[in-house]
Formats: sequence, structure tokens, C-alpha cells
Amino acid sequence: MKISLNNVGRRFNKEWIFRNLSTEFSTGNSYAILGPNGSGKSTLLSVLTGSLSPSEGEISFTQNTEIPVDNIYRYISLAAPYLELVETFSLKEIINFHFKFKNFAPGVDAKNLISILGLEKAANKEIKYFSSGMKQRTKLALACCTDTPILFLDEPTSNLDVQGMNWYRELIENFGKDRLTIIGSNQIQEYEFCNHQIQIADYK
Ligand SMILES: Nc1ncnc2c1ncn2[C@@H]1O[C@H](COP(=O)(O)OP(=O)(O)OP(=O)(O)O)[C@@H](O)[C@H]1O
Repeated sequence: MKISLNNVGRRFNKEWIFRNLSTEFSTGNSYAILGPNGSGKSTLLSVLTGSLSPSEGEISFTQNTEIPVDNIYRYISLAAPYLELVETFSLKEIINFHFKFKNFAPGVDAKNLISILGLEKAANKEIKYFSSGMKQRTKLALACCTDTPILFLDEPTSNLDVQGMNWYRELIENFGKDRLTIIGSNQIQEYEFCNHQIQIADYK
């Protein structure tokens, strides 16, 4: 899987968020998109997931042949602060719902996803009663344990405590291999394993 950007820029009204970004993202690599609050990390992630179109330049997605941007969502798993879980579902229900649309990563099923989460006792609890850390773990586990070639994580450790950070690193070690992983972050603990870094400030 490859995402190629050729002189890509995105603006909102007259404000350019980034410009002249030419690079490639490919399977087997992990990329950190870095910059302070408001610099444009989430905007770039939205362009890379195909949910925002570039204001200039071209983006293409290829896996043997070119994948139309309208279909790229099938290849992507995403966890981000702006993506909400359905609050009225229980954990079991949200897992069943999510995996109606995509497949489990090899070796994972609903039962051991709950045990990866360490939330056996909350399996029948509604998401609205979850703590913010439990919700964040659920979002991360759903994304990481889905069988897609591309994994996007925006601010992956928000609301996680020290134990949660270690859990996140283990999750990435187990489920990040042989994928294209892209992380939007401004915290070193979230992206220290990434072998490429992109500073949004370099594309202003
Ligand atoms: N839909 C929109 N319309 C207008 N401006 C927007 C829109 N979305 C984002 N912006 C602006 O784009 C800039 C970059 O925002 P973005 O959310 O991409 O930054 P970020 O680096 O992800 O920030 P944070 O670290 O705080 O999440 C900000 O100035 C923001 O106000």
C-alpha cells in the first residue's frame, strides 16, 4: 500500500494550513505527523484518509493498482478524538457493530479483543458509563485489531494514564507490524517507535 502526495496543499478560506507537501507513505513504515496545537496535523490526516480533498496538488492511493479515493475508507482504520463511539451500545455491542463492516486482525475475535482491552467486567456496560480512558482504549483497540493495511491514530494516548501508555505501546508492537501506520501527535511517547517524521511547520 502506498499513499503518494504531489505538491499537496490545503487551505480553509484564505488561510493555507500546509503547502507544497510531496512525499510517500508506504507499508512497513510508521510515520509521525508533528506540530503544536492548531498547526494542521488533523487537517493533514483528514487529507490522507480521503475525507478532505487537497486544495492544490494530487494525492493517490495504490495497492497493485490505483484505489479511487471514494473507496479508500475500506483500507483504513482510524482512532481520533473527533470520532465518537456510540454511547448507547455496550462494549460487546460496539465490537459486534464495528466488525459487521470490517474483519478482525488475524488471531483476534470479540472475546479476546475484550481481554486485550482488559475490560472483561465491563463487557455488558454501556459506553456512556465508560471513563474517558476506557473509551480511548476501546477506540485504539478497535482500530488496531481491524484487518486493514492502513492504521491512522490521531493523539492516541489522550486520556491514558502511565499504565495505559504501556498498554498502547504493546498494542502497537502486536498490531502495527507490516502495516502503514500514521500518527498525529505532539507527544514523544506516542510516536517514538516511528521511523519517519513530518513536521507540519516545514510546509507552511
Ligand atoms: N473546517 C475548518 N474550517 C476552518 N478552519 C479550520 C477547519 N478545520 C481546521 N481549521 C483550522 O486549521 C488549523 C489547523 O487545525 P488542525 O485541527 O488540523 O490542527 P492540529 O495540529 O491537529 O491541532 P491540535 O494539536 O490542537 O489537535 C487551525 O487553525 C484550525 O482552526
